[in-house]
Amino acid sequence: MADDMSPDMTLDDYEFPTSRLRRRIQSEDRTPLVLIACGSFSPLTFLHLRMFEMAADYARFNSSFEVVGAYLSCVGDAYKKTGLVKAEHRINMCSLAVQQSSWISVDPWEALHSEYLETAKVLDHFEEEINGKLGGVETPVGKKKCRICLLAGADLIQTMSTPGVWAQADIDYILRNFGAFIVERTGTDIDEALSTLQPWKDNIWVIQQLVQNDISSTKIRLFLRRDMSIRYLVPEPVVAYIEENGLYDDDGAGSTGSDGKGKGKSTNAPGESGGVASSSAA
Ligand SMILES: Nc1ncnc2c1ncn2[C@@H]1O[C@H](COP(=O)(O)OP(=O)(O)OP(=O)(O)O)[C@@H](O)[C@H]1O
Ligand SMILES: NC(=O)c1ccc[n+]([C@@H]2O[C@H](COP(=O)(O)O)[C@@H](O)[C@H]2O)c1
Repeated sequence: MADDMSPDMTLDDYEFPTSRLRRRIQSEDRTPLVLIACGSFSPLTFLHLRMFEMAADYARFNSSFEVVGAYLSCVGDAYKKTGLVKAEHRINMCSLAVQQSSWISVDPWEALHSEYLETAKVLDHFEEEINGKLGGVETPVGKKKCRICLLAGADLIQTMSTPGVWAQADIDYILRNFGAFIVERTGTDIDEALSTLQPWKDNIWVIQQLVQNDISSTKIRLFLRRDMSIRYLVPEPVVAYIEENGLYDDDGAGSTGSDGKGKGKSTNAPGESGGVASSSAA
């Protein structure tokens, strides 16, 4: 079951999603790890999901961590970025996308805030929920605190070297107390991105993309504006959701401050190429 967000949900109704968080590990030696991917997810793509799988493999083969859970945390509506549709839609798309996953959850807490929340505060929230309130996870030698880590693409980490984007205190706080799993990204020089982050290098793990995937939400939005197919680039239920809700139309339907409805113009299946004749059109 996905951890859906109803349109009327407020912080008062909020409960931390735990159904996919593993509460026990078998190994005494490994440190339980929870991965947190923060971002816009407008819309979520297959690469966003692949990041978790890549990180889990990396952790298993190259570290003493054992992944016990993972969360997508969407930025709220106050994050005024181009192409951002309402948080409610982004959370619903993420929830649909993880329906088939046994270990990736969607946490609406960040997006339920009307004000922008810095990533350090979001990670603090996970620390509090998982280690504070739940007390970590069971192991053969008693309860252990989980390591909470940011999971991000190299472009996000590069913004940490861009003046004015992150407060230096936040960078220090995040990389000292939590750490980051970084997925390489085409177009970002990873060495350059990490050059100013050397003081925290022991808390940064770089994951190579063995199958390079240069997909981005920007490209998906561009394809949609051009009425091109996005099928097999984003999960099928997300394709259908975008179509049904008329998201990413030229007129910005579904974006923050608009309430777009389905455009319903295509005779093809949702998200499918308009260049394919429909069987009923003969
Ligand atoms: N192709 C990719 N390779 C590596 N990391 C990626 C890729 N696509 C997204 N990410 C990472 O996923 C996280 C969430 O990203 P975000 O929602 O901004 O997606 P995006 O595709 O970069 O969006 P946009 O195109 O709107 O900027 C970020 O840490 C980002 O670096
Ligand atoms: N100061 C901060 O905490 C800070 C700065 C820039 C980006 N971020 C986060 O990084 C992510 C970036 O997402 P986008 O790549 O979609 O812009 C978001 O989750 C955003 O909140 C945080």
